[in-house]
Amino acid sequence: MSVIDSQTDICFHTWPGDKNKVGAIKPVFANVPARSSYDVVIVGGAIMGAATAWFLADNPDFQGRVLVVERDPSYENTSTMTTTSCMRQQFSTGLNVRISQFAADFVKNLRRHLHGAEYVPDLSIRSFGYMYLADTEEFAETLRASHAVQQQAGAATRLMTPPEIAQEYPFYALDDIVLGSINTVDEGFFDATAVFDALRRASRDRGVEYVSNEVVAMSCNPTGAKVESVTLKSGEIIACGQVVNASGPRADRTARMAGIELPVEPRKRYSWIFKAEKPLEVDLPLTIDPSGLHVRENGGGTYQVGAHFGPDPRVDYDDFTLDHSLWESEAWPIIATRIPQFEAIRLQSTWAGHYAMNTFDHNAIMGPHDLVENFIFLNGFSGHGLQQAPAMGRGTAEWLTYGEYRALDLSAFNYARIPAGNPIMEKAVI
Ligand SMILES: NCCCC(=O)O
Repeated sequence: MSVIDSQTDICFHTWPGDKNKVGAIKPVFANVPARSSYDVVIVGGAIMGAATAWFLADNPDFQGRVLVVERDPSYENTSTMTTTSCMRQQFSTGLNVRISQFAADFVKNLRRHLHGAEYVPDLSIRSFGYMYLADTEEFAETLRASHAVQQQAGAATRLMTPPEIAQEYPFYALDDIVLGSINTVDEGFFDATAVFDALRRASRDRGVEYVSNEVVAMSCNPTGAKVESVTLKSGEIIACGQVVNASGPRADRTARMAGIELPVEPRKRYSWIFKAEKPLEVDLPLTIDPSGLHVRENGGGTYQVGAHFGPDPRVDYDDFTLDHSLWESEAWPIIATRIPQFEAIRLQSTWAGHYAMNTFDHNAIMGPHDLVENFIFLNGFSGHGLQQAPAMGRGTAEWLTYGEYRALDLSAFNYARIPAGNPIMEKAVI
């Protein structure tokens, strides 16, 4: 849910942890599927599951029935609803740049992509950019290498010296900075909740069935090469042609039901929103401080921060506990040092969410398992999944329909690279 501030035209998100929240997505799903058999069962109805469901429903070559099973239709703790809701093209792999370029097109032309549905809002991207700040020559070299990759893929990334940064963004303290990198074309905030709402509604309008339930077990054929059915928490056994693992930070649990080990685990990330006594004169890019903390424009004199500090262990699937000391002891000092104008602020809200961290190479894991051929991965997005959902949903729907990727070759993200020990490392994970 979101509210537009008429002065800034920036959306204020009513995130689950936001004390200012004005509403919540209402659970509107049935609990029990209408049928006992589906061509595709999607485990997880957040942004990845919804995008896949839409692209399947939209494809005239796909004639099957689709069931989406979502364990919590309030989506309160999903990665989809607890993120910073931004997109960027500053990745270290060209494929990830192209994936985000499709996201930008999808968001800006959402109504056209959803064939003119009247309920789809006109959306834009608040392209304040991401500002990566390097405080070492080593990290500057990484930014230069990524810049070359991004340029090759058509991104408008600019490398900036500290004097150039100071000229355009005079509020930063830059004494320790050796290089910056920013792209202000199709990089910044977008209203992901509006996209998510539209995808769910559009897919349901085309016959996709969503249920509020949980897949708790899977049954395979005698050789273990095919998932034959999923068992729901309410006891129903649902036969499936293909099953898609779109279960976010719970992905390894879902994979284990089919006898598959998956290197994806929940990692806790904190978010804060603060109001500045003296807001900046210009939009604050999503600034990635060398400490790893990021802070961005949020509209109306407020700013959103994301970070974790110290060790980064796997956490329990349901662990969203807050450490309220972190704001004063860790986050705010970093922010006020980098942007002295933020020495006078008021904290407005705090929440915790999970990354579905791919511990193998911080990249997506997609497509079929090499042995369990009808088990399709859509996992491991490591904190950049929201912006990847349009391309990944489209690609997964293509795979389910044709057994191949068509619009964009995503086969580099196949599961087989994991047992083969061939990582495609994404260095730009924030
Ligand atoms: N996870 C931080 C914001 C989104 C991104 O990675 O671009």
